Amino acid sequence: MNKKSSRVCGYPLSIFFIVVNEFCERFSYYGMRAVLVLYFKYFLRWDDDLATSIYHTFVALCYLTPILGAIVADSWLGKFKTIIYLSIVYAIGQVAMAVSAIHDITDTDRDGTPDNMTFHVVLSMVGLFLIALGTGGIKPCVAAFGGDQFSDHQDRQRRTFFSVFYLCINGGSLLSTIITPILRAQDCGIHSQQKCYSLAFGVPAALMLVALVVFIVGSGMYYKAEPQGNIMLDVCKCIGFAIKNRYRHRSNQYPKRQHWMDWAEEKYDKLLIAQIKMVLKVLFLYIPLPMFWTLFDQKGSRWTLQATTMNGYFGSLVIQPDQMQTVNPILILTLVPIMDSVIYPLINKCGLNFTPLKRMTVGMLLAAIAFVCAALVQIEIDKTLPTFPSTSQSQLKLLNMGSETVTIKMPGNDPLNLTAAQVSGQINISVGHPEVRNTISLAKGQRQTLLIPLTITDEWLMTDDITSKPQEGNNAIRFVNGMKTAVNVSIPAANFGLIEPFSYSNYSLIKNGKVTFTLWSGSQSCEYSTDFGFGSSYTFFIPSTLVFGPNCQESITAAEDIKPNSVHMALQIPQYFFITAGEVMFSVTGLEFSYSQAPSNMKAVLQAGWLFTVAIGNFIVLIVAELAKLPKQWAEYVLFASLLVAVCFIFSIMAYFYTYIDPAEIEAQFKKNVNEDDEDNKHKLQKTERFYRKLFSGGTLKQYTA
Ligand SMILES: CC(C)C[C@H](NC(=O)[C@H](C)N)C(=O)N[C@@H](C)C(=O)O
Repeated sequence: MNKKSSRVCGYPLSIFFIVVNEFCERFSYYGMRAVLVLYFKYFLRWDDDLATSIYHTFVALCYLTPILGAIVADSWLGKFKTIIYLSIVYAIGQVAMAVSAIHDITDTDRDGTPDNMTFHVVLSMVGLFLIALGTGGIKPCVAAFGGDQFSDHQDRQRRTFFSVFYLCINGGSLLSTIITPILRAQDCGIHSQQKCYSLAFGVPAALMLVALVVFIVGSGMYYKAEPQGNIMLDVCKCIGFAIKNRYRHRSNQYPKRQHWMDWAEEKYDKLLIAQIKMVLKVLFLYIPLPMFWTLFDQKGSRWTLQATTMNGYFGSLVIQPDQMQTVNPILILTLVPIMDSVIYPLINKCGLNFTPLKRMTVGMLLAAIAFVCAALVQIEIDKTLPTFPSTSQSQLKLLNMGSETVTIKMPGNDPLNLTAAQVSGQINISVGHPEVRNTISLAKGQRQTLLIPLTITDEWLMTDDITSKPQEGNNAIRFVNGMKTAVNVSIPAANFGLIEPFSYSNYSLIKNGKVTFTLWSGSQSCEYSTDFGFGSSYTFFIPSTLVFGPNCQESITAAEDIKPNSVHMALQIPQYFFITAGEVMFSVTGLEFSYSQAPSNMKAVLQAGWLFTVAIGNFIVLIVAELAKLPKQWAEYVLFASLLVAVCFIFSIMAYFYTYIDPAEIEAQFKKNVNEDDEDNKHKLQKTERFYRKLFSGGTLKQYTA
């Protein structure tokens, strides 16, 4: 093996390009993924459930395609070419996503919303498919390709490389989850303004191109191992043969064998069969694992949607809902060293044998606790959400535009919440002294405001009010003009237009922060300033008594139609803490366990199996959410937490019966036995060794997690 690339401090220079490539690729992937669910909800106008479903289908695809990538790399193109070709596919996918988010392409009426949504949906789905193919396909190649750059005696350097590699994954994720939410929160557009999802996808696309270029630049320095044949295919063939052979010999006349895999002995080497048995033992243990990922990956979907209903003010800093995902890589970078250097050694000192499987069990429990925290936060949020009328109810608000007190008498005791029976007819409202009787009709499923005029004998006016929380943390604002003259209201970002006397404006969406409204009547003006949070709705009433002057702060009445989000986003930190502590215990330990228990030539098979559990976990989100259809989000969180606790219980029983092995020792034993055997067996050993040499690549992966 010639691995003589230039060296810096004992490290091959080539790994610099691989590490930078990984950083840019992870930036690209996590940056795009951070804003994805909000793109579905606010750009493509999908509801929460559809957005969550497509998000998890995409993540599942990303973790299914590694099997494809491993097969292509091992049996056809080799790792280097596979990384190049699939990175191109990946970059095209990212560019397609960025283009799909340019609303101007189909916004023919220039109102800021796309007119041909099909175009945007189709292009983004094609983009996501290409990204899943690219990111998943290169996944099993990049780390192993990095490991390949080291010679056999460079164990220490290889270990350092994989630590840096892991830091790059989380460093890329950390930076991108800070940056892309800021980009998507900007307004941009050619003819009309929209949230800048195109830039939020465009920057990850650019980073993927950088990743590709960096990888190509290093081309001359890499050690490129030839494709060695696909071990996964060989394993499948051997298992297939064992099953077929067992079926052929199902009659009682054939003596039973110790293990069903022993039925492959007629055709396959005993060592290979023993190795497959080891792999199957670990794969069996994997069966309950997808449930962990089911909860883990909801950070990017349900939890981000939850954050949109929360208050993101951290002092003077405003945190976007999708930026909360940053907490995960920050905690990873903090917790991994703490766990390794403090917690685990302390547990050891206490004489407790905290085995990998026990750590994974605790990791699962921590994820379940995270979801209980999410449920508690949701309950708090639900308390602050307005109760909108159902389809059989109406809600009414009254606004006295006059300067005198009016006494309102309404039938029934609860004028603002009317049930179907009360709504079906006309509601009579009597106003006393002088008594005026008026009949108004309430619209089902609507919130309305009745504007009682200055002179109550004049015509009464009904307005339709907003019936859902304003989206993307905006505030829905309107003005009611109670003056006898028309008033123009404006702010730099919006113009409410000329509001006629005894009339009202449409709602305008306004961002959080301090806003100063300027009111004009003829040549007179005054200013009204107020602070907005997230997701509120207000009706500002301009009374007939308003005196124009330098300010009209005291005269204008603000009626709160929808409260601003009041539950603070910081309340999500405990759930992020528990899920990330769970990730460290479960994911980091799980990888290490998989590699330590896998035979030397089948580490890649177990890597693919491990990633496959992530894919299944994401499919489970779809299935459970679809089947359960719980009306309350907190109940869905509790359901997921309970499912994980149940699965964790099963896993702990399976783990209890699992006996740890040392694959290297077993393999050595096999070789020793064969050595002591006859010539025929020696021949078999030579075949096995050739097989080993042909497929050797796993040692590098072992170091990855060591
Ligand atoms: C544990 C996750 C499924 C994968 C891992 N993610 C993290 O470390 C986050 C940022 N804390 C990750 O991205 N792994 C790489 C190897 C990958 O999936 O390509």
